[in-house]
Amino acid sequence: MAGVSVAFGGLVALSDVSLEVPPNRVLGVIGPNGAGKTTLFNVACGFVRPDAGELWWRGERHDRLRPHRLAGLGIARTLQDLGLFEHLTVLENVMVGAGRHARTTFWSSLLALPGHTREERALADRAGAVLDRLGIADLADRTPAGLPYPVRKRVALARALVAEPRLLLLDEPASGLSGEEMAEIGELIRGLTDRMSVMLVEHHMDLVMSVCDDIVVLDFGRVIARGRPEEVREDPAVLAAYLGEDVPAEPGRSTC
Ligand SMILES: Nc1ncnc2c1ncn2[C@@H]1O[C@H](COP(=O)(O)OP(=O)(O)OP(=O)(O)O)[C@@H](O)[C@H]1O
Repeated sequence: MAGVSVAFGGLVALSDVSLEVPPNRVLGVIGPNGAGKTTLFNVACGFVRPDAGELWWRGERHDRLRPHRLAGLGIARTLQDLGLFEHLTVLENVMVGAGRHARTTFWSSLLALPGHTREERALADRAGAVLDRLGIADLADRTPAGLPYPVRKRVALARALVAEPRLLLLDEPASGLSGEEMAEIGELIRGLTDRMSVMLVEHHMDLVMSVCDDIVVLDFGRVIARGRPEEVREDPAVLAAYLGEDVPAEPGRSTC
């Protein structure tokens, strides 16, 4: 994105923000409370339309990103509100994420329409493989209701990954996780970079510093620093922005 600005009424949430997620890299977006992180994530997902600036994806300009078109563009996301279907199994939840064509297959199978079986099986295999990669294959036949929050987060991640995106957008992947779970999710994210780019918006410095190749720091809607984790960590503007902030390095559990 280039020169993106967003205002809510008189309040400027993003001002002239430019950033790029290079192929096969992890970009972290951090900043104190109210810095504009969620707004930026929502712009990238098409939930918020910028008042100014340009959105580019794979050499093409997109004046209007729409959430339901993301999958078709090769972009997947997870949200803090995980949005799982409680009455479908974990496997079915993941299958739902497989993009427009596959979704047709999935729904046609639910409606028992003819001609779906082979595609359906292939999709179930793909979904199963992603669950396996995320270490939750044994839960494929469970419904998400009653599963612990960190596991539910993995199901949501699996649903994003089954579409085999080129860009994965993660909203606060560490929220609600213990230190150990956070380290595991960090490793999982790093392991994705052979196939895709990742942009994550995150509060927890530990995860951002250990997982990201590049970091963009927002404060009051502006980019105040960018660079490698070790550069950003020492940046005086970043230290000043976080002064007085409760930087959650050792998170406790919280709700979604
Ligand atoms: N829909 C909205 N309507 C009005 N103001 C909004 C809206 N969304 C965000 N804001 C304001 O825009 C600014 C940036 O908010 P945003 O949620 O993007 O920041 P953030 O960095 O994600 O904050 P946090 O870390 O607290 O979630 C804040 O001042 C916020 O109050």
